[in-house]
Amino acid sequence: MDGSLSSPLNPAGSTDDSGTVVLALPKGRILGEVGPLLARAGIHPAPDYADEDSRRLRFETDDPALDVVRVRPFDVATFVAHGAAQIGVCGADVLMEFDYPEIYAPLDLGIGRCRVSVAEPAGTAGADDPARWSRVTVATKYPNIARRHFAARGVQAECVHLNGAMELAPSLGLSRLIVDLVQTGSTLAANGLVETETIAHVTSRLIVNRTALKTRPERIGAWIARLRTALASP
Ligand SMILES: Nc1ncnc2c1ncn2[C@@H]1O[C@H](COP(=O)(O)OP(=O)(O)OP(=O)(O)O)[C@@H](O)[C@H]1O
Ligand SMILES: O=P(O)(O)OC[C@H]1O[C@H](OP(=O)(O)OP(=O)(O)O)[C@H](O)[C@@H]1O
Repeated sequence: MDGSLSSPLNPAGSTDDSGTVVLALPKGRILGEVGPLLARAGIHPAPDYADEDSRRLRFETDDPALDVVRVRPFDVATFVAHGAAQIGVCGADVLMEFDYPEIYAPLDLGIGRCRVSVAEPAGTAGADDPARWSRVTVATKYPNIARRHFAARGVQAECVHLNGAMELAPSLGLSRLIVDLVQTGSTLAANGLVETETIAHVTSRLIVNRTALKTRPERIGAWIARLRTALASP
């Protein structure tokens, strides 16, 4: 990523005028798992932060120096990388895909457990030797992860970028393989696919804007410490 993250749009990853620290949380499945951890860390956002029907996007907490914003999971990393939010909660899958140098991920939160995997139709799995492919078509929300994975063995991945329903792609002729998240495997099974390789195991991480941590070490460091303590407590 270029140096534009810390300047000139948002010098030093600064906050809004009030100096409030902004915590970016992903809407969707992770939000429910984050709630108890926040409570253990003594962070109590306005109750409607967890109500996905609420049209509000920014929520105050019981600490006037901390606000929560609720954004799409991939966008948490973008907000934090640009210093628009100073801390956030983000899946390791998103960090792997974008590899933002401005993001520091000090804590594994142990939630949102799943894996990034390669899958293909049960009927073709094992039909030929992937080591002999020179190229392969892949439908995925993770083109960088997919390309890196196949490039490491000399195979060129031609990626079709989808935002969801990857599992449909092979049967509709869009790709031979998919690279997607798998947890129970039920989505793959329901669509006639089998997992052929695990690329990475995934959990959600606490992420921090590096510049914000450098310029406001006490404030940001204190939030990291509180979340670390909360993780260690039952
Ligand atoms: N099946 C799963 N089991 C456990 N964790 C998952 C699973 N699917 C996704 N995750 C984790 O949760 C994060 C958010 O996934 P989620 O499915 O809520 O977002 P999404 O629906 O892809 O987002 P968007 O609304 O932007 O399309 C992922 O980045 C990943 O870290
Ligand atoms: O192995 P499983 O337990 O079946 O979970 C895997 C599914 O979960 C995720 O989708 P999600 O439910 O978030 O839907 P979306 O990608 O369409 O948002 C992922 O993209 C898979 O489709």
